Amino acid sequence: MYSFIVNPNSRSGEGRNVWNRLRSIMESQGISYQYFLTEYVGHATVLAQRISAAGTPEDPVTLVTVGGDGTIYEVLTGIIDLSSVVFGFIPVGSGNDFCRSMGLPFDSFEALRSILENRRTIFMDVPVLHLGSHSYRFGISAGMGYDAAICQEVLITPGKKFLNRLHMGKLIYLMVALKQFLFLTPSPVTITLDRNKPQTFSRTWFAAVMNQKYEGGGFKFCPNASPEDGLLDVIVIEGISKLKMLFCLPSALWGKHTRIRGVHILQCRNVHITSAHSLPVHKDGESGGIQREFSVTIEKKPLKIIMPVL
Ligand SMILES: Nc1ncnc2c1ncn2[C@@H]1O[C@H](COP(=O)(O)OP(=O)(O)OP(=O)(O)O)[C@@H](O)[C@H]1O
Repeated sequence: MYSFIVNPNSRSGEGRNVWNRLRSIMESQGISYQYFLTEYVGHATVLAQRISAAGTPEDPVTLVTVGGDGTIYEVLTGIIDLSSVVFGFIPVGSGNDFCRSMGLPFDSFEALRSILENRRTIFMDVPVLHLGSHSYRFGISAGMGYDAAICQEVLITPGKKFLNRLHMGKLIYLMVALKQFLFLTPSPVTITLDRNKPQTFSRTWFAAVMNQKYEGGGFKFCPNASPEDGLLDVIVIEGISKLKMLFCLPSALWGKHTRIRGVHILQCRNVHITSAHSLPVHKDGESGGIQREFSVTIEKKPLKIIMPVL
């Protein structure tokens, strides 16, 4: 039996249409499944909690998320015991960094096929973002500064819905990225890796903790990140002029930014990040508010993920 958590609101309502087509495929094949549509922000966490309670390490539940990257962190956060779940993902979002990094199909129907075949699985590290008194698991990345400022503004920009309908969702990210670029002031940020000596970076554009290679809808910020290595990759971009950033960011689409002075890529098992000023924070592209600090650890148990056949 498959349990689906579906965000009908993903890609500005396209999630519902995609789900209806996926359902008819499963009905025609006599697949046994149950599904739950998310009704509000945070609902996927509640649903994942309820569904995962039925699994055990010996007899795990197959929990499939249908939505965008932002639904992943909600579902991961709700799972009670990671070893009681086998996780599948069917993309309907606009960013697709989870699929891009993990090598999962971008096409929803192909993704369903590989989940139903269930012929290959891997174990993925699951990082935990500690923000004030709250903890959130995430699948892709959590960041502070420029990347989070873009995510937060896109979430409240009315144009996103309209452009998503025209399959031009990325345009809104580009417009907001340019606006934030003009107005953002880099801030001093202090990073402590594995409880070692803190390092301070003076004029930091952003610091992101990555479980995957890509964030921001295709930026290969940490080309060597692997969700299977038990490590977090941390990228810090600091001390770079606006003019240099104009070259740095596009080069990150191909992972070529790593040679630029001011781009630092670090690895660790846990990290604490503090900023001199309050800055926007994101978790898998969703808002984590305006914060001065956060830390990230990795869950002891990894999560089994259904992958396509090689
Ligand atoms: N019924 C709903 N109404 C409004 N928002 C919802 C609903 N269900 C889920 N959400 C919220 O939608 C947000 C974004 O969803 P998601 O990331 O899946 O789609 P997306 O933004 O279209 O994709 P991407 O992040 O890849 O661009 C999540 O924070 C989630 O809490």
